[in-house]
This record gives sequence, structure tokens and C-alpha cells, in this order.
Amino acid sequence: MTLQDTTTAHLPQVHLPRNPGMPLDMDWVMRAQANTSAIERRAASLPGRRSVKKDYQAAWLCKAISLIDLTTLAGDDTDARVRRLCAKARKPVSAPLLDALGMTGLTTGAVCVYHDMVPVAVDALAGSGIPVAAVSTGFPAGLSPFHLRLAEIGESVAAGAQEIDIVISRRHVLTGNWQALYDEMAQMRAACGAAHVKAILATGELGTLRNVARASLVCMMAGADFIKTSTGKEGVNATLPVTLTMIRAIRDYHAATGICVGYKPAGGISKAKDALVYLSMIKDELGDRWLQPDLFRFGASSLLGDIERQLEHHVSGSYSAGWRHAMA
Ligand SMILES: O=C[C@H](O)COP(=O)(O)O
Repeated sequence: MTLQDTTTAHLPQVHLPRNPGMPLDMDWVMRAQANTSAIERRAASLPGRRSVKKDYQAAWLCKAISLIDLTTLAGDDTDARVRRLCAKARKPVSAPLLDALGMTGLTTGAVCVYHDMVPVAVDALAGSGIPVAAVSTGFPAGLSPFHLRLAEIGESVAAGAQEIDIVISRRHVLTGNWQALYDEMAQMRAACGAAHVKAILATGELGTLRNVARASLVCMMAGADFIKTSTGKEGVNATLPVTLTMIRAIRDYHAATGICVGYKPAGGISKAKDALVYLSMIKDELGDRWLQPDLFRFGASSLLGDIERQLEHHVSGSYSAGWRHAMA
């Protein structure tokens, strides 16, 4: 595999048709189980193994950059911070490092901000082709009046957000009210119009992996283009067992409908080596098609910094034969 194969060759120039969804299939939802102990065993085996061949790690780290929704979601966000973030999305690593890697043109997958920051981000990213994602619907708890959550989606889209990260009502999952979850998701999907919609499940608040599996299915049936683990604000955010549960739900949905739904782990992913484990898991479970920005994103505020440090380390001293080959 060359660096070119790993990065630019797979950038999506064509957006997939949106997930059209399907009627709520309660039998399928109730059949969805998650074998917790098997999933935890499989997840526990992942970090210990050599997930990506060392020779190609730099190439995979560049790939990871192209898959980041570079995020700031803080109460003290300012226009200046968002502009700095957008500049970083355009040039994710220093110019000398980009040159050394031969990766001119590398950008992050998107920038993710609160609704109020959308106009600033849209302006700062003009002409870059990098989409702005807005967290809407009363993020992070999603407990504002429903009509206001729908209105917020409309305002974010009108302000130029091309992707909307909605939050679901956790109580619908905790009470097993799948019809209410489906209806909520379908209305949010409709409010997004042409924008892509990512459904944040807030998995750390859903109680069980079985609930995660069922909520994943219901959101996909209701038209979510992506399912996303967390807001980054829950006590427990993205984990490997949750990831296995959600990507297997994506695999089942694809097998039954032919529709590809994307996956976004988010919250607490800050280390380059963890990003490689996620990419390895996606490759194993879903295949290369899901290693593209239209079907996979990391939601992360600090991952890029660690990846940049690791790439600097590679370029400064550890050119192996394989890496030179990858650069050829
Ligand atoms: O959606 C993205 C998350 O809020 C980012 O979480 P993080 O700040 O822990 O990386």
C-alpha cells in the first residue's frame, strides 16, 4: 500500500445518496441483541495487537487526519478560536511537515462547532471544500422544546452548515419507546433538508449495549446518514465495545438494505495510537469503503495535536525502508 493509496485515492469526490430510511421494523429492532461478553473480549484484544504495520503508520495517520471532524464545543468559544480552528483544518500540520510527507492539500474532514459559530466557520472555510458541521437540537442534553430543536436545525442549515449532528432523547431508549425515537429522528432528518445528518446516541447514557444496538438500528431506519457515539460531554464517551456494537448494526443494516450509513466515534479520542486501533477495527468489520470521509469521521478536539507530534517524530528520525516505499 502506498501513501497515495492510503490517503488521497479514497477521498470522496461523490457524495453517496442520502440514507432514505425505511419504515420502523419493530421485529428487527427487538431481535437486535449485543453479546456483551463476546464484544468486550473482542474489544479487549484490539489495543494489544499490532493494528497497523509500523512501516505504514505515517500514511495511516495522514488518513486519520482526513477523517477528523475538528471540533470546538466549549462555552467560551470565540470567533477568534473558531477561525484558528478553521485555519488548522485547512493546514492540519506545518508546511515543512506537509512537504516532507508529500501531502500538500491534506485537510481535515470537517469542522464541528455550535450553531452560533457556524457563520464564522463558513466564512473561514470559504473555498476550501471543507464542510461545517453544527451540533444542533439543544446539544448536548437535547432537552429543549422539540419545536425549538427542529428550528435550530433549520437555522444551522440556513447559516451554511452542510452537516448537522443531532442528539437523540435518551429517555426514549431507556423506556424502550422505539416509536418515539423513530418519529423524533425522522422529523429531525426532514428538518435537515439537503444537509447530512449524524445522530448522536450519547451511548454512555443508554445503559446497555443492547440499547445501543437497538437505538442504532432505529436511527438508521429513520434516515440517519451517520450514527455517532457521544457528545463528548457524557461521563463515558466513545469506547471500543460501543464501536463494535454500532458498526455491526451498520453492517446488518447494509446487508439488509444495501444502504451505507457512516460511523463517527467521538469524545475522548486524543491519541494517535487509539485512532489507528479504530481504523483497524473499521477495516476489519466494515471494509475499506468505510475508511472514507463520507462514511467515517472522528469527532475530536485534541487528536490532531498528537497525530502531528507522531508525524514529526516519523519525519525527523524514523524513515524505515517501508516508509520510503510508501512515499515513493
Ligand atoms: O463531537 C465531538 C466531541 O465533542 C469531541 O470530544 P473531545 O473534545 O473529547 O475530543
